[in-house]
Amino acid sequence: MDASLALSPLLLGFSSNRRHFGKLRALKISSDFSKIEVRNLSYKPPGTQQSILNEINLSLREKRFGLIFGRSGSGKTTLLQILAGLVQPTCGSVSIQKCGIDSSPIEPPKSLLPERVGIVFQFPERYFLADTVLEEITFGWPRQKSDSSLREELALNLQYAITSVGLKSISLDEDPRSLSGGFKRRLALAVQLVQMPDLLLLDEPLAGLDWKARADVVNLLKNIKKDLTILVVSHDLKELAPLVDKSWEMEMGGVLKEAPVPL
Ligand SMILES: Nc1ncnc2c1ncn2[C@@H]1O[C@H](COP(=O)(O)OP(=O)(O)OP(=O)(O)O)[C@@H](O)[C@H]1O
Repeated sequence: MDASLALSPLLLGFSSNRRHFGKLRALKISSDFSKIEVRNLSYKPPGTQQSILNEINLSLREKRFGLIFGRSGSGKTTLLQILAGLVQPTCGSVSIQKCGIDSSPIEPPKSLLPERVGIVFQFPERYFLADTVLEEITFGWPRQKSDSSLREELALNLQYAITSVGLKSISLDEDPRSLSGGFKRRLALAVQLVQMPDLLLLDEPLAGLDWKARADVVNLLKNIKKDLTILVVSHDLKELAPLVDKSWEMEMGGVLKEAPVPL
């Protein structure tokens, strides 16, 4: 089935227990911009003595590509989980701030809502749930009658998501598990793109892929970056470096410092 044919059944509804969706935004052209701001964020898991993250501060402008690198166990994935709203920080804030053309704030910062953040975990294909590509993309869509306008917006974004990740050449009836490694990653990205999140988080997006699929994913991230704000955690610095607008090193002990990508 092709994406345009898929639109009408989508409006009828699908099962909706994966996650909730907030109101979607259309792509906009404006001199105003938003930035994601993380302020003094710390995290100490319940029942432990030591903080994993310590006084993290970062700021990333809309439609920019941020990269966090650092040694294993330094706290990078934990930070992504907090930004996605999956883990509550011990203290600190994550907000979205609207700015004018001179970069000064034009309204008070708002909390970044978890439903406006997309996250693609490491090896996302391990979490595929549906039997077809189309069902995988639409799995968590709301199905209540009252959600019809939201569903309509999601359906309108579907074509964009499928085209952006280069899934147009495959059938939407295909079993996700039968796809190649690179196409599985594309599908995982499409699931998030369809929501047009304010922030897209990617944990090791190139891990486990062969050289061709890695190059393909880098190219499609370059494309997606034109529309979305992306924050990536990765050890694959050389391949991602050309996309990076801002980078930070997570030091052991969960201390984040802005730093150039070491090549
Ligand atoms: N809930 C928890 N309770 C106790 N320790 C935790 C908890 N969650 C994570 N940790 C520990 O915090 C540290 C940071 O883990 P995290 O997975 O965020 O690191 P990372 O930088 O992403 O590592 P990698 O690059 O290997 O993925 C690790 O030592 C981990 O064992």
